[in-house]
Amino acid sequence: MSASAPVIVITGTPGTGKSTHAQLLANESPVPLRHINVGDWVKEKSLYEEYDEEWQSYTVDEDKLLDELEPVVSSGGIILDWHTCEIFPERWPDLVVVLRCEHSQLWDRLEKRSYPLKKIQENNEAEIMQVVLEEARSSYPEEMVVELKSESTEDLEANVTRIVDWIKSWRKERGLES
Ligand SMILES: Nc1ncnc2c1ncn2[C@@H]1O[C@H](COP(=O)(O)OP(=O)(O)O)[C@@H](O)[C@H]1O
Repeated sequence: MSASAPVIVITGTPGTGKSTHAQLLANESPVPLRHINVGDWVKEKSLYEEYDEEWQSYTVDEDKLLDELEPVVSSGGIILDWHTCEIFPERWPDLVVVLRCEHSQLWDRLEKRSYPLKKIQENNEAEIMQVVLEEARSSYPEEMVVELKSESTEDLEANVTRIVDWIKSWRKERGLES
């Protein structure tokens, strides 16, 4: 893709800090980045097949979602914030960040969201089994995927600084920044 700003996927189990990272990154990036909270898009644009009351979650219509995202992503300068990444075509992202959080801390964060107990348990197990990390590793080239700890404000700030540095070198490599 010949855009002047990269496409960055920020993924991880719900509660690991994707939106918090995406917002700070959008504020601190040296080039404008549009933060797309994919879960919110699914709801706002009705890109789902049904709402599952029991799990309190939407069954996403993946074809509709990809059709909606494609023209937006193709111009670059996007942060895709979602709890899964494997449906995004390999050509889309320049960087895939997988956030990780120690499971008891994640449990507390999800409890504060008033998730049903089984949804907390399911997400907690997924984090322990590093499901999202494995998905990312099997969907994208190794050098594109970075795993970052998100357990404190210090982690958040260090992670965002690291991604900002990565954006600067991404631009330098393309002759966009001196
Ligand atoms: N690195 C962090 N350190 C401390 N608290 C965090 C961190 N990342 C996220 N949180 C907190 O965890 C909760 C979930 O974060 P959020 O960004 O909404 O997660 P996600 O988008 O992955 O579901 C929020 O209350 C947020 O303030």
